[in-house]
Amino acid sequence: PAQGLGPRSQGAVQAPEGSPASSPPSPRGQVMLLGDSGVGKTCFLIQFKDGAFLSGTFIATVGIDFRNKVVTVDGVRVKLQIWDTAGQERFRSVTHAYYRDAQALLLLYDITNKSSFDNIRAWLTEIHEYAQRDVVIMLLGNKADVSSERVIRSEDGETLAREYGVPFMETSAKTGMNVELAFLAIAK
Ligand SMILES: Nc1nc2c(ncn2[C@@H]2O[C@H](COP(=O)(O)OP(=O)(O)OP(=O)(O)O)[C@@H](O)[C@H]2O)c(=O)[nH]1
Repeated sequence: PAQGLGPRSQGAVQAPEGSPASSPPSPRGQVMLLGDSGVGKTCFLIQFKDGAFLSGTFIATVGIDFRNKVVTVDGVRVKLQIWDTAGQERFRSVTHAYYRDAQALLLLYDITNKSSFDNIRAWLTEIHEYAQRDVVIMLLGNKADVSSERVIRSEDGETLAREYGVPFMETSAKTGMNVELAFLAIAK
């Protein structure tokens, strides 16, 4: 299995001897959100962090932004530092610089937008170029709540994910469907 961000990961901080069992230092994990502009990366992060959905005007991320959240995986607290990247092409050189520090990547497309799905191959090529070799990747088909405008079938996502040997799920940053599950899966 791919190496995760959990307690067994490389670089995980072990509790020093004699420290109270109730408050071991948390291992840390850096997670990056990637995918075309507008697929919902910022909304996905806000839903995970605050349990809220930002509807209305779409404000594209400029460069890169991050938020921290502590999750509990198999009883162990893992501090996630989550980097929200700009999907727009003009910020690519900025975001490339952060790839190598990431231990996990959530790669999103929008199930209502075919080009965001078609671009996943190009994203995976970039990932292989700039990220760590053992980086944990998960493919997410976001906006699963908008079934009326769906153009990418769930099976298409599954097939692509299988081709690259990465796990896959459909999500909704609006309803919160599978948002926490995706972060917990990569934090393992
Ligand atoms: N219905 C629905 N709309 C969503 C969902 N996620 C995001 N949106 C909408 O999609 C638009 C783009 O969302 P963002 O989160 O800003 O997209 P982004 O991927 O961060 O875009 P960049 O910052 O340019 O890379 C916004 O209008 C959101 O309200 C979702 O799961 N369902």
